[in-house]
Amino acid sequence: QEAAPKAEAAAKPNVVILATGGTIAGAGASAANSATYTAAKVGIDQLIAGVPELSQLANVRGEQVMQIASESITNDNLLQLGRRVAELADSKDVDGIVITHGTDTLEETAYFLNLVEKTDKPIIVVGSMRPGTAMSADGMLNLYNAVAVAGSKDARGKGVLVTMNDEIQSGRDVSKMMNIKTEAFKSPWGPLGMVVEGNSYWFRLPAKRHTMDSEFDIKDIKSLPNVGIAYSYGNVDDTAYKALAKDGAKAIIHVGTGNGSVSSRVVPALQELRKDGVQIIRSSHVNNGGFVLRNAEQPDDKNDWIVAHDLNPQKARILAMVGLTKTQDSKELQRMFWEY
Ligand SMILES: NC(=O)CC[C@H](N)C(=O)O
Repeated sequence: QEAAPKAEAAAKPNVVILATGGTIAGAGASAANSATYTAAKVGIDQLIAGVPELSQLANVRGEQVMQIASESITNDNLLQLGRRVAELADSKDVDGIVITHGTDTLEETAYFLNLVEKTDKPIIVVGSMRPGTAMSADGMLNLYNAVAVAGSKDARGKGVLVTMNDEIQSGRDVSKMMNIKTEAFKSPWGPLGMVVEGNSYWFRLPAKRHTMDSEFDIKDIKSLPNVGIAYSYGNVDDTAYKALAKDGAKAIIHVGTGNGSVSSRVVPALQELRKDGVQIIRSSHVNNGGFVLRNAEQPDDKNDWIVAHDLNPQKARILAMVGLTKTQDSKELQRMFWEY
């Protein structure tokens, strides 16, 4: 249950940190700049040197995979990162992998890796809400916790994890729910555990398929298809949906109101697009986690639409892209939305 860093000191685990940028690698003009700064500035060697205590937890080495703010991450970036994670996971001298990442799309990358990495070795995605140059910066402790969990035996087989604000979250469930607090990352279903002074305390396990139990494998994925997201609101019309389809979207994530409901002004266009072969996936924009049910609000069986269930729109996009690399069948895709 507890990973004891001191007891493991005799045979320290080998942890690789893959750096991608974000605020955890950010720098501001003064210590008072907690929110105004430039992301993706500091290299991985400097980040590791800034937390000498990491060496008490593990034999740590770093690799700079990219240096970007995560709002600019592309599908190619995701594939590049995923392939490097798989190579390292296959390596006998690697016990755990940490990925430092901007927080804006951290939840998407964590979910993607959770779906496609065929390993039970711990994979931890971590970021920070304040740059290292700011007062009360949170990156050092978040990184320390990430390395502690990555090197611990009891994190194995639990899927991709996220360590922010002392919590251990499932990469599948976690989402950035608030963008100015260090308490930014939450899951609608709660954290899996806590990490305190390098020790992990677990309370629950993910119920959805992931990593070793997943039917997806990064090694089989050559490219990811075009999947777009269209946001709904009162007085919405079908312009965005049609434009996404015209641009070649294979699936459109409908960011619906409430239970993924669809405005009467939009329904006919979505029925038409489905007839043209575009997959229509209903998700919800409610803030603390949507829960979209099949054939509630809309007749999904009749329309041949899919529901994202509890996945938020950005996570639904990730699963749709990965699922579409395997099947074009809406029933198969719906099965995936229940199982992952
Ligand atoms: N807190 C952050 O990491 C946000 C910085 C930046 N927008 C990014 O996601 O990379």
